[in-house]
Amino acid sequence: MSLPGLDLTVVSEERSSAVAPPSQITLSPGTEWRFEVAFGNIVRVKILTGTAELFGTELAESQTYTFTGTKAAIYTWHGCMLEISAGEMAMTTADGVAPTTGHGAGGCQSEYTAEETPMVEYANVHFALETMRQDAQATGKDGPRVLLLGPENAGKTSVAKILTAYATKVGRQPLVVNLDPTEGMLSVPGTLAATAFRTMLDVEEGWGSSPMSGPSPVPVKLPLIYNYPLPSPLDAEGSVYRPVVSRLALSVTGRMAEDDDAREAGIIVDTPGLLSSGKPGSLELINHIVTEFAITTILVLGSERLYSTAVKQYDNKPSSSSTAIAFDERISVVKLSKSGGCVDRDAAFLKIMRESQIRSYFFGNLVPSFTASSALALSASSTSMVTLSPHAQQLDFSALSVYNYTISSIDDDDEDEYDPSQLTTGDTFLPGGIGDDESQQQQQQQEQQDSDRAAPLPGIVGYAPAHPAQASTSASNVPLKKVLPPAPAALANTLLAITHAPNTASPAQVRDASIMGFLYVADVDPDKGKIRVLAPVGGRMPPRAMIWMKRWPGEVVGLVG
Ligand SMILES: Nc1ncnc2c1ncn2[C@@H]1O[C@H](COP(=O)(O)OP(=O)(O)OP(=O)(O)O)[C@@H](O)[C@H]1O
Repeated sequence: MSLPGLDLTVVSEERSSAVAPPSQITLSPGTEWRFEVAFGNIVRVKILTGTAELFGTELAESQTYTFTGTKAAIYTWHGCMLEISAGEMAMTTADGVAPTTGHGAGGCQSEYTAEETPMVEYANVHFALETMRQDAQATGKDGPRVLLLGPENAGKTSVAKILTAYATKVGRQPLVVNLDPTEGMLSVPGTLAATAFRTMLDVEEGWGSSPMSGPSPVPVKLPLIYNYPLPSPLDAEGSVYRPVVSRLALSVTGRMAEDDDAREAGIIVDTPGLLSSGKPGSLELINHIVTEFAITTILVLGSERLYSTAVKQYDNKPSSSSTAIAFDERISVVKLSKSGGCVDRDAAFLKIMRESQIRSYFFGNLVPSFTASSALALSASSTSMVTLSPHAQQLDFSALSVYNYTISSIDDDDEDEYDPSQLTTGDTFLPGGIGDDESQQQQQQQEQQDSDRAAPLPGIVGYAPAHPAQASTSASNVPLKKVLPPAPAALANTLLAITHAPNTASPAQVRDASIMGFLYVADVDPDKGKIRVLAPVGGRMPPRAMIWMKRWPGEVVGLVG
């Protein structure tokens, strides 16, 4: 039976009563407890004695942490005792499937204690980076710029979290860059982001939360976000990915130039596993990232072949930083062990994870499809659960300026939407992608607005004109075209990224603009020319250009009933 409007199925007596009793786990020094919790299932963890950390972030004593849809490890340097208990279980997960309780402690799908971990190796990397930061402090040069490479599920993001957590613990403020569009960092998937981490990471949420997710007990982070609505960096031979990476790198290096704390702490860049797959074009993209972020340290996880290639290509070569010669700054390539705890995440798990990231952007991080009573029980016992109330509104599609990335091989069906006036010929010839006086005025206005703006997504640097050198080469063929009315039916159940660029901006300006926030299109009414959208905040829609995230993360069904 399902409850009308709530899309819930009624839980059976057996399932509701099948709650595992709390168990205690004692960890000796240098060991970790690895656990997996299914989506919809909830496991609570509390530290009773000793100290422990999750991917580098220390667990607070007597705080109960709640995990759902998690695969992680709790490591202890000095030994500890944990209490694991089962939480209320959701009736259905985001994809409408009833979650299954595992047979492990607290209902974990899988859990065990591991004695062999690479944590000492990772800690040594942190200390080496710390020495480089002290050097940067003393000499005035830039701190380490670290690039993490390795195949999918090699533990790159986990190592990035560990290094970030250790850096913030000793008072550093590293800039963390996520170049993986399949998983958002403090954002939804389909974005590349950079954030200055000044405060601790969130044990339950991974990277933590940004202000767009509402109030949080752990200080929020302020990400700078760019849109990349394609699943793979290699799509269109990297021609869409490269300029977005350059734009992000420009903002990050700009922030380092302005902020001594960020300059000394340096950058940690996490990459998608696909870049390390050896597929055609992937090494060129790695090279692009190494150059744009002036990388000094390459950490390779879980691939001997990639390590060997990286050593040949980069080890002991000067970095691309402008101060590389003055400071004799050279790149070092380091091989790191992959943790035995790294688990392969199948396509179904990753899909639910993406949907849950999107859901929490609009609705907060309550586990979806809960009964009112279980939701209340959950929020009462866990301080980090936040429920948000997104605003629904109808928009006149013809008044919006919506752009879509088109890639010829897979976009032939979009050809009739093509509007040649959107690709001004002037983009080709003048620096900054500015083709005429009007565009120049728009750009100046935009810069003025950006400097005046109390940044809704404050971050490293907000919207800025494209770097002249890169824009002159890349703006000519920006594969962004305006979606003209009538509103296509395929808009339903997809996301729109609202850029900081004005709605009269050129495609190059739209591509180079950072993101203000996201809309979810619930319905399309082609007869009336209206779309019904869900927005995280109410009020008038800003007159900004939007990018349709049609291809990635694509259709997200069932966000609204
Ligand atoms: N020591 C560990 N114990 C248990 N789980 C772990 C451990 N290290 C990593 N994991 C889990 O393994 C999975 C893969 O790790 P991670 O996301 O860090 O890999 P990745 O290389 O960044 O993957 P991708 O390139 O696909 O994004 C994640 O769910 C992560 O939480």
